[in-house]
Amino acid sequence: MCFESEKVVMFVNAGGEGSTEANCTMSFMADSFFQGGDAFQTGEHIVESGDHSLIYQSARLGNFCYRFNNMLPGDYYVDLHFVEIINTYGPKRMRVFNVFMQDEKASQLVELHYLDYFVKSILSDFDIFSIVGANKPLQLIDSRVSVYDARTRTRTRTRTPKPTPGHATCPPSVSVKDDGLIIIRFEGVNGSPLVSGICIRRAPKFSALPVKREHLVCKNCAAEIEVTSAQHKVMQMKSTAKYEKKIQELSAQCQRKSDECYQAWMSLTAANEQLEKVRMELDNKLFQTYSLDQTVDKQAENLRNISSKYECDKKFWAVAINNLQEKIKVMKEEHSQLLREAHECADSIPDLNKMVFAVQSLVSQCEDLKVKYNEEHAKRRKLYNLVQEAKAKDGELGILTGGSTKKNFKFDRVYTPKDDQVDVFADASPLVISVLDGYNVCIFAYGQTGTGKTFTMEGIEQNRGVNYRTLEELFRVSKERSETFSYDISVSVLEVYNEQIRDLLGASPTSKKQWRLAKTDVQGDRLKEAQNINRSLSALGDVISALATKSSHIPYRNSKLTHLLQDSLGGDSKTLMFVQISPSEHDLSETLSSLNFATRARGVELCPAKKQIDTSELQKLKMMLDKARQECRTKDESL
Ligand SMILES: Nc1ncnc2c1ncn2[C@@H]1O[C@H](COP(=O)(O)OP(=O)(O)OP(=O)(O)O)[C@@H](O)[C@H]1O
Repeated sequence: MCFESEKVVMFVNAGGEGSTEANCTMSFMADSFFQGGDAFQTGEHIVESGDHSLIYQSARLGNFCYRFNNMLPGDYYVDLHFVEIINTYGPKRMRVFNVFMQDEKASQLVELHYLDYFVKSILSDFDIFSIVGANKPLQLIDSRVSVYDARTRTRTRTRTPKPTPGHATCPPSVSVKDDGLIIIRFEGVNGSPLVSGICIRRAPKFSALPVKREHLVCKNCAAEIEVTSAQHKVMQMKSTAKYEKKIQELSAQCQRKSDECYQAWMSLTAANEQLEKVRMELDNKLFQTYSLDQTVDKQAENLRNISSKYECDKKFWAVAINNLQEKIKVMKEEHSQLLREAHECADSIPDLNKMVFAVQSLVSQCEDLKVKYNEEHAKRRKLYNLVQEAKAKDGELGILTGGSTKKNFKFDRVYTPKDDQVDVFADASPLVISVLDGYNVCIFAYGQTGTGKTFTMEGIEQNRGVNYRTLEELFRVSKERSETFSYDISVSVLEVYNEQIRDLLGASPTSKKQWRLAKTDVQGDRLKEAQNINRSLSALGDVISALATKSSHIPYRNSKLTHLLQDSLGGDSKTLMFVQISPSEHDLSETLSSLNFATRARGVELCPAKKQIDTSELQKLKMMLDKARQECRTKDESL
């Protein structure tokens, strides 16, 4: 026999596009001739993809078939190219399928009793992953197919296909019909079949060598034996019958083996399934055991913790019980001691009653003494006032008014240059005690400018005047009386300027400054200032005159000064006036004026001073002070 050289008729890139290999040795057709299935493509790297790496990036998937028509009569090789590009992690038997070639034609030929000559399936139970794994090509080459020419009706021959790499059972496939068709059908057993490439090559033709029918060659001796054509025909029939019988036997044997294999496979599958179930159960049990172990460990740990805590608590409570027992013992002793003392107390109750009676009588005595003390105290204050009045009858002052004319003035006390601040305050201090006894007291200085009013009242830092000494005396006496009396002492410093009252302690530093500027910067205001001073002094003089003449109306409201001093001038108050005069001859008229004023003032007979138990006077003063503060605030705001 001889063969024609093989030639590629077409190479279909299943599921992919048409292309040509880089070295131009092979051109691939775009996927065509198929019926059914879907195209699938991948970007995965295909290992060991050999010469035709392009075709393994795609596949046709599903139950499908390829029908190549218009093929020229003759023999063809069909190569199938597979690769598992979908179930890349397996497992095995996820994709199992059969491939049939020309089976359609074969089924048609069944009626013609030619079935013996055709084997439909070229691949059965084909599992790519089981053979080569994922992303690795599997080629089935040289499936020989013949296309029958209707005119010659020559029966084709087949060749067993060989798969590379790995193995695949590939019985020969052949089809005889005059339609020029090659049919390749893919059918799934488990999952969907897939194919990546189909290559159809022209197979060399079998050429029948001329055999002389009348001459046969002996197998043993190679001698040529001449037979008649009838004999030859009989021999051929015998031989055919013999082979047919043998084929039948082998077919039956093959069928039995296939059945046995199938049974074995099925039982193996069942056993595997059973094994898998058992394995899963075992895994579950192991997991449960592991969980139980962990739970037991945790509980053991908890138990240990609880035990140790219990031991600690036990010790703690033992100590606590001991302590309590000790305490109970001590308390019992104390209890018995208290019982003894209670008995003693009960025994001493009569004595105690006597003592209570004695204390009560002492308390009533004390109350009597208190009443007597208050009476005595009131008497003492009266006597004190009388002593003060009796003291004030000493001073006499003579003023030369011109030539030998002399005018005499009488005052309670006349101070000479020898008398210092201590001497002056010695006469004022009894009034301080009167303040603490509850009287309204007014001490003021009067006199010509520059004669020493400020010196007398304020003094200098090294030699304090009446104001400071009065405060010292107030605090000293209130401290002395602290066991019997409690005093609240508050101080207000007010300025009466241009008929306006100003609270010097309450005003802010800024407004004080503005106030001073307002007073000094404006020249025209000097006159107004002098007029107001005169008005205040005049009003003070009028008040004193009215008091001296016991007038029914005392004009306190004529000036802010007299208004402010209303509660301290006259009525039930005690008033002390210092008059300062100048020793200079030039100031004579001013001196005489001051002394006359003082004489008038001295003539004022005030009512016997009354103790100011009623606080209404104080309330009035407070109200005036508040009013003055309000005026100051308004002034500040307007400035
Ligand atoms: N008894 C005194 N001993 C020593 N210095 C005195 C005495 N009296 C007044 N002076 C001094 O005389 C000066 C004037 O006295 P002072 O300022 O007290 O007078 P004034 O009557 O308050 O004056 P004005 O009415 O103008 O305010 C001051 O320097 C003061 O220290």
